[in-house]
Amino acid sequence: MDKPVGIIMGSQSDWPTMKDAATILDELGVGYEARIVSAHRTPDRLWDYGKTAVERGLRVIIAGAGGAAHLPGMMASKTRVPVIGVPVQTRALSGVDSLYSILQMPKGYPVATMAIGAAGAANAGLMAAGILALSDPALARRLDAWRQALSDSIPEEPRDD
Ligand SMILES: Nc1c(C(=O)O)ncn1[C@@H]1O[C@H](COP(=O)(O)O)[C@@H](O)[C@H]1O
Repeated sequence: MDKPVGIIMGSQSDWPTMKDAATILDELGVGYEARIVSAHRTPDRLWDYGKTAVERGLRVIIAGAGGAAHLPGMMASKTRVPVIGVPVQTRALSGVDSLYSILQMPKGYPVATMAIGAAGAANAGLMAAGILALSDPALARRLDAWRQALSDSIPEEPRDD
């Protein structure tokens, strides 16, 4: 299977959050690779990853990080492959630190920033699938079916638990 999506994260500790992006891509039959890449701790790895992203066939990068979350923005500065940022929740500041670090990019180097935490990671998977579906009719049908199934699962009336 092709791997058009790169899921990168600043630390192993981000994986419990970022695997929700991977789960969505699995459900939709989208190939991906998952890697630990840190702007702070492994800057050479980040550099190589960004430099080779286009030639390796990556079409979307999902980048998750917490705290001083520079990874998504630095990756966006290194490659024109669209970067979707996921702010990982932190203990000290609840992920608002991650959110602001990812969101406030200077003009010229955008990062499409999702919500904090696992829901943001899942939405990053859906966003990546939506981008790829623009040029992949079979994936577009799978994504439409996924969305319909979610909609169908929502009850009309609330129940007493
Ligand atoms: N924000 C970054 C970057 C980066 O942006 O390059 N590299 C690691 N980190 C973050 O540090 C947090 C704590 O990491 P550890 O749990 O390894 O101490 C993680 O959420 C990671 O994303």
